[in-house]
Amino acid sequence: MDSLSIEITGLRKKFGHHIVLDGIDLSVPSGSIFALLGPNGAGKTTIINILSTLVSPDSGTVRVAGHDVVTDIEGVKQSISLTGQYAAVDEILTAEENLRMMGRLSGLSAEDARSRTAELLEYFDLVESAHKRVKTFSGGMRRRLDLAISLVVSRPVLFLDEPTTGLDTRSRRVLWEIILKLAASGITIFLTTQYLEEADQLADNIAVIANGRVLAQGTAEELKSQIGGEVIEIRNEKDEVIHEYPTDGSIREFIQVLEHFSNVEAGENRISIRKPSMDDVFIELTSQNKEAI
Ligand SMILES: Nc1ncnc2c1ncn2[C@@H]1O[C@H](COP(=O)(O)OP(=O)(O)OP(=O)(O)O)[C@@H](O)[C@H]1O
Repeated sequence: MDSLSIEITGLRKKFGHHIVLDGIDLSVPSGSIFALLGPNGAGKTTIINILSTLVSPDSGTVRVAGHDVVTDIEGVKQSISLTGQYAAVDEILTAEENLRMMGRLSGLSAEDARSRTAELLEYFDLVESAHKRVKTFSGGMRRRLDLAISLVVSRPVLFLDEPTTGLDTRSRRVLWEIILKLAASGITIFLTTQYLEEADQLADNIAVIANGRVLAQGTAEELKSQIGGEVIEIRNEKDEVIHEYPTDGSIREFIQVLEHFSNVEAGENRISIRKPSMDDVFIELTSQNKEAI
């Protein structure tokens, strides 16, 4: 069996009377990418904060790289890198200056900070922008720099809280490539995301949480097959989806759907069958737990 970099058992946390986590069990094999999904306020950031020792759990066991987050805070801190929702870079400095400063603050010698900076600028495709002030950077460049800064000192577990929120499609894909490359180098990645496609594309394992509990956990394929079936999709002439019907894929159900449309209503609309997407999984799971949203 794979070794586990993250093991969460029976995790509970409340703020005042508000129960945010109500018995969470999750495990993440070393060197894999894990995506945590859930509606706004489901407790994703709270889980990352507990895993990174910023918030303490009320009960349960939480271990990161074998270190307990309550009894071995230093061991956990030595094992993790954290990139938050908001870029933690100094805008007045250049990319290179930011990286070197973080290297020095992390205890590297001047020489080591310089060589690590050069490596990271190369890795994150920031060489050409190395001497530009960060305030002139695009959102995608800033996010790459933020990630680079969190990796100045190489650690086995990386937390990414909504790493691509607000980025355009191209910048998001560049970041996905980097995340996949980091995982291939052996780093365990635990990320939260609002983009279901992101989880689908990147993650080896996905968990959906709501209402303080894990609603489902598995590979993207496992989650999709759990909700079963396929979807009949009707699109208009602008290629917008106007109707969706869950189906078992049989001709009988196909005909039933077609019978809904008269010749006039059918117009230029087109019909197709597709496999369920992560959106379908998310909607299905969270609508069964509506009180969570
Ligand atoms: N320090 C705190 N004190 C009180 N309530 C808190 C605190 N931190 C989080 N909460 C509450 O806990 C709940 C979960 O918050 P959390 O930020 O973990 O959710 P999330 O899933 O990351 O949400 P989002 O997707 O919106 O970022 C929210 O209702 C939030 O208001």
